[in-house]
Amino acid sequence: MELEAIPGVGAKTAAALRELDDPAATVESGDVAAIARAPGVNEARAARIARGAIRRRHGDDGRVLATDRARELYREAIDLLRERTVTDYAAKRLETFYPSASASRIEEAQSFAAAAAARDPDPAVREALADCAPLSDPPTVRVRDRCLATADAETLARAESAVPELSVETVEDARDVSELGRSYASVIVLDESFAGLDVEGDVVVRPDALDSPAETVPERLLAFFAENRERLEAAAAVHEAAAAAGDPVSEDGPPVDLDRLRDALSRLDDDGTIAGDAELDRLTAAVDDLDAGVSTAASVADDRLREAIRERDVTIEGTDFLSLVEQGARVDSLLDRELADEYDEAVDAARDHLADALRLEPEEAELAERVFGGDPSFPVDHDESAVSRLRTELSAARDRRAATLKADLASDLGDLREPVEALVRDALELDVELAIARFARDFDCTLPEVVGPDGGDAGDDASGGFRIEGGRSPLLDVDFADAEPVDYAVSGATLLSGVNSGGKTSTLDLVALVVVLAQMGMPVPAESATVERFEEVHYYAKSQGTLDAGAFEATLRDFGDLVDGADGRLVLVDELESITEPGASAKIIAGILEALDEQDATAVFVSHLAREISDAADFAVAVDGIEAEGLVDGELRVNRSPKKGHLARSTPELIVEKLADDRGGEFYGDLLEKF
Ligand SMILES: Nc1ncnc2c1ncn2[C@@H]1O[C@H](COP(=O)(O)OP(=O)(O)OP(=O)(O)O)[C@@H](O)[C@H]1O
Repeated sequence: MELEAIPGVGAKTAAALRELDDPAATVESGDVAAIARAPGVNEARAARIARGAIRRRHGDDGRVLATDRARELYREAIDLLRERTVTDYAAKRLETFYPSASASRIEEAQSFAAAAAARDPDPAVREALADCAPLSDPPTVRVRDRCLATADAETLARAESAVPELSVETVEDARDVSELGRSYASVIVLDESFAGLDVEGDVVVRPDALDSPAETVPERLLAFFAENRERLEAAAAVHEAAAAAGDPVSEDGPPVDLDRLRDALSRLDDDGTIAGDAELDRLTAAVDDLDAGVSTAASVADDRLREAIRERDVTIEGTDFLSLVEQGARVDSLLDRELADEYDEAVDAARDHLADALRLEPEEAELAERVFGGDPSFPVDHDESAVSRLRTELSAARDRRAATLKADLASDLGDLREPVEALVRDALELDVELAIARFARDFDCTLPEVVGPDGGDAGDDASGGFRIEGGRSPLLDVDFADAEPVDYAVSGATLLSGVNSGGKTSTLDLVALVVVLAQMGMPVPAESATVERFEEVHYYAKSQGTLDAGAFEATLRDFGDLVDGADGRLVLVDELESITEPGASAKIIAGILEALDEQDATAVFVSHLAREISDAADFAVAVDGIEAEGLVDGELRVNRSPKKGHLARSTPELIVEKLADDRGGEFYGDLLEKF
């Protein structure tokens, strides 16, 4: 796939995406976290790219959200969903759901949402999700005791990019390789031509070394798992919590044996080194404590000897005494002769102490013995070159042990590398699903029917539009529990009249929200809903007061473009009359409605001028009304569901009627008749 063919992906982004392992598949997968691993691509951008790929797959180049208010409604819908996520990942991933005009896209999203809505949002799973995050790639580890060697320039370039952890050295012949063998603990020669090479040290010829980086640099895998330990443990906990709640992440169980994963992780330290191996710990401690061990062992011997000397009467022969006095000889020279046994015992004690302190194995202890036992002296001397040999042996044993363990662990982890990607992705996707499930539960949602422009039973005359039953808007300024259900269906161009504060604006919001959610493939807050698959949703909020001439002209031009546009539009307009004086407004709105009616658009115009607009229109404008059932204690009691074919009485009319009833008299009666 041409990455540049994805809407919103330019040459620079495409280049960044090409750094991914399998760019096309990753972008197509919609896995926002995986896309965000491309350099310089953050999760918000990744969500846009994933959305672009979805659009491309469905040949969906339309823009359903055609006005600012429509876009605002989408943001509010997304926010309601996002508020119900636990992880950042899920919040970003939800952004890949957008209102689409493509039947296949809506179907695809609906089948995801249907499965999601059936999930059980268990609190324990939410808790486990708190530590969940996408896997991350650790910075490249530099391994300094191993190198690659080649005589070929091309192989060198390939090696440098495939295995940036190791130095790649150029060699011409066996002598060069042998020299490398002296500078590095191990050397991997990449050229077949060196096969059969016989040089000293840990030198191997492995022409396939670049194909199996896990073997060549086990450190890479170890660093990856060490870096992601907490994320992996969290993902494992999510899978377990979901299974315990009776709603497993996947029917087939986790993609990884979780015990095996935990066992492997327990063998790994946070810095990517091996943990929990007693022998490696012993060797590491022995190397680290060697100098301290030698010096305490020497003190042990000194103490012994001091004690022995203190308890002995030493007879010094005259010649000895003379050489001590005249030739400046040291008293040590007497040790050998006078205190030989005591000295030997002291040396034995030092050797035992050293072997014990460093927990040396018998063959190592043999080397350690040579540290003490040279010419008798007091304080007891040690042999620095023997210490150094012991250090070399112990370090080599430690490194060998670590290398074997690393290779073993890397081979175990190698099998888990792919499946853990799925383990984490599935846990994070569960968060997306649970957010949809919670949204559906919190707002008593149902999956709507989204029908083709002409094939619908939405609306009254079965020619498209929308039908909402028991719709309750989560966007109201009252608690959702207090939202009164609204039934409303429209096809064609309709005026919506109603008392002040009857809920006209709220009805437009509900319609827009239901349509936007439906075309996102999401459940909608209603008992049932059928909506036409609209190409565009134009929602105009109420303007704040009369517009000046320039702004008025601009608004008219907007509507000029609107009535000139494509089929399959939903147009929601709130009190357009406020843009200019009432008389002119009624004529303008009538004209717009006429044009929209001719195009079979679905339109709801909220207006207080319904009668004037009907009078000004050249066709029979449908008028619906939100009726006040009356005034109770000075408060309007409203039936929130618009009544079809009904011009609702206005608030002033209701008040006049009330006064006429309460007070009687000619004045109020005459006033009432004028309505
Ligand atoms: N379905 C509903 N359930 C509960 N309360 C509602 C509902 N619809 C509207 N309301 C309440 O009525 C108030 C007024 O609603 P809204 O602004 O939609 O009325 P309106 O008819 O557009 O008013 P105006 O004529 O002033 O423009 C809302 O703020 C909300 O508190």
